[in-house]
Amino acid sequence: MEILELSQKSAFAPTTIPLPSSKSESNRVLIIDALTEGKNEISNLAEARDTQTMIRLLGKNPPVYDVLDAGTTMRFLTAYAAITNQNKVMTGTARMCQRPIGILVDALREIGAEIHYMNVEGYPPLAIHGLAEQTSDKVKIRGDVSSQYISAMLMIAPILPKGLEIELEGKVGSRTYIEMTLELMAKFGITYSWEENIIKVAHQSYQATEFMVESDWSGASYWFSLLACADSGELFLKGLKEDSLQGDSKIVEIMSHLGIKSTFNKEGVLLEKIPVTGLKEFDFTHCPDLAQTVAVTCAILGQDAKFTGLESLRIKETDRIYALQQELAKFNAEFNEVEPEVFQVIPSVTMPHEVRIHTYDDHRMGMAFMPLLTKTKVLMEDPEVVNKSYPSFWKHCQLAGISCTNHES
Ligand SMILES: O=C(O)C1=C[C@@H](OP(=O)(O)O)[C@@H](O)[C@H](O)C1
Ligand SMILES: C=C(OP(=O)(O)O)C(=O)O
Repeated sequence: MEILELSQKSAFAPTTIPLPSSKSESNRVLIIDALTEGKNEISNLAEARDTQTMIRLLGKNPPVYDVLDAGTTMRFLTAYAAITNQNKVMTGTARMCQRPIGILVDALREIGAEIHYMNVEGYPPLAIHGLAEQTSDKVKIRGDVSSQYISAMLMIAPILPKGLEIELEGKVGSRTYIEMTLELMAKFGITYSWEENIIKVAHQSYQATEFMVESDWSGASYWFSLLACADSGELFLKGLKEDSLQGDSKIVEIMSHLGIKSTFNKEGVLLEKIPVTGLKEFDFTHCPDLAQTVAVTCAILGQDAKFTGLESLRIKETDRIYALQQELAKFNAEFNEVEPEVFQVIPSVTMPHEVRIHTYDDHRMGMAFMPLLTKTKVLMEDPEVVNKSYPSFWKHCQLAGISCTNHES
């Protein structure tokens, strides 16, 4: 197995981190582009494997869409293949075939798509046989499993001859991602209404436009964490906007309690250290991808904190709750479920002189535990796991003066 050794470092000279582009924005814009009449001018698409996979599959249009481990690519392309009336097999990694998709398949079947499960009911792989005729213009979708099903349906809604009305049922998680989808659709000329739990999109055409993808706020979060855990330093994160389409820009507010001041200018955001004021409770319902970053930060900083809104973490790239519990324990921190769906970080009191982190095929495990190098030597297993969203992550660590050495073991 490949291991990356990260040597201990806790002071960071001012450095600019170029940051990759957002894979969430990129993957939406690529679907919208494929559905647009006319030619869009899209720039700054993400280097993320999830986005490169989407580009490749849309470009080559093979009979089997193998999305690897990309959730958005799986969900968005499933709806796209149906609306464009294609015969397609949708598949991915073993883990992807354990991530549920039944809610999206039911919604697509409701509007007339023919889709069959090839193995286990409710999970990929799927055989799609297109959508010859729209049989309904209304669907109900529960909102507490994954917002990606809702985003997938929304992006195809304008193309449906009768448009679409979506009734969101129950608690809605990752709401900021649904908002991102609708705001992006609006930038490409689509009008919609969202009142209470009903979103309505009439039949209409996407208008060709120019769009530049913003830098990735989820990827930015690891740099906030690094500086929060460091003794001193300053980092400039390029290409981020204060008024972002991405809900993970919430990291600015979260980190303002964990010792980071953010100052925006037109190029990006400057991070500086300020005293930790501490916050006892964090809710990740609408920013689940930040949970690992903040859990590790609290554990390292000695902040005992409660976390809620983690329900979706068990069905992501890995069971992120289990993975956090296992890896935090390696430096004597804990992540305990103290009440149903309420987790408490018990920070580390003693730090081993080196910690080997297992990454569970989850890019965010690798990136979230990187800031541990402010306290001890870190041995990161399977460092290429970061390629899913941030292939240049370790290169950017080197820019920040972190020494990274590859080993086999
Ligand atoms: O729509 C998106 O781009 C995403 C939505 C979120 O998933 P869920 O809606 O499944 O929480 C998030 O975790 C994922 O990384 C990206
Ligand atoms: C959950 C994630 O991605 P996806 O669901 O698109 O695989 C993620 O990037 O953290």
